[in-house]
Amino acid sequence: MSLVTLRELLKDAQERNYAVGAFNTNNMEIIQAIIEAAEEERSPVILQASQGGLKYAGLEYIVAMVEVAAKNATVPVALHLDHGTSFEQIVKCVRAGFSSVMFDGSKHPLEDNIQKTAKVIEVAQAAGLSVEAELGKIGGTEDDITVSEEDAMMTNPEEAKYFVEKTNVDALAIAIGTAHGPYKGQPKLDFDRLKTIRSLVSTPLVLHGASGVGEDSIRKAIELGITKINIDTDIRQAFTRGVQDVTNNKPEEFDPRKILGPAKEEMKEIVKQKMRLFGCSNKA
Ligand SMILES: O=C(CO)COP(=O)(O)O
Ligand SMILES: O=C[C@H](O)COP(=O)(O)O
Ligand SMILES: [Zn+2]
Ligand SMILES: [Zn+2]
Repeated sequence: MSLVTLRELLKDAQERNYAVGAFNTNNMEIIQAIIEAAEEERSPVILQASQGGLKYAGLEYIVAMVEVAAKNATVPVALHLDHGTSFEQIVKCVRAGFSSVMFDGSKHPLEDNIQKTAKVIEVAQAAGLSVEAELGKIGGTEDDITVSEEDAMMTNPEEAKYFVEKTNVDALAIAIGTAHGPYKGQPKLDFDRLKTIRSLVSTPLVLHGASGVGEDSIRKAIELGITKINIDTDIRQAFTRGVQDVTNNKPEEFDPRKILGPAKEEMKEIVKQKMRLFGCSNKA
């Protein structure tokens, strides 16, 4: 199957009240783990790469591997740029064959964010891609920039309404208390804020920083209108567990296939669990 757009995937998710998992990837084993999990769960899936991920693996490698995965898949697959902040990088992704991009303008004042997002939408939607934007600052680290808890700023519902009216964006990432990276304790999500945003905005809503968020909170967020959920840290930790299991127990092992293979299985299991939790299993 050829790549699909966010708009196509999230429209069905809204209609059937589930969320689609968006999983970050930086290499072949992570791509394979995610795609195999999607096939076994009969789940639509979003594979996403950040600017740092593209820098590490190479844009052409990521596109080529995901295109091969999508071609052989029997479930719908989207390839999405995560937290794009550079217009040039976004244009490169559009040209390279991505089916969706995020423009992360959350660090700009509202009107600047709107204007920059509109510029990305003009280029990306003209090429048939979907665009995700962000309003409100999510804590944690993205692109090596760390946003402290006090600087993280929850999304203002009225601003969200104004933003989507001005931009007609395909998906909106909102800040309701999550943060990128591992949590020290259980994050407390502002569900009242999510409910108010949902009452004002019909655009599909995106939850970043979802690794480590409790299952009940995830279910409630989906119930209240979240339809794309981003997972990176849980995959990184599964990868590391898999590698360390081998290197700690079989220090003599030097065949990368015997070290990365178990890591792939660990990641696949985590992704399958997330798909069941998000309700996207059996929705392909
Ligand atoms: O938001 C994310 C990617 O954009 C991932 O968040 P986590 O670090 O919680 O996995
Ligand atoms: O934004 C957070 C994602 O997990 C991507 O992180 P990264 O920029 O380290 O690749
Ligand atoms: Zn951001
Ligand atoms: Zn994110």
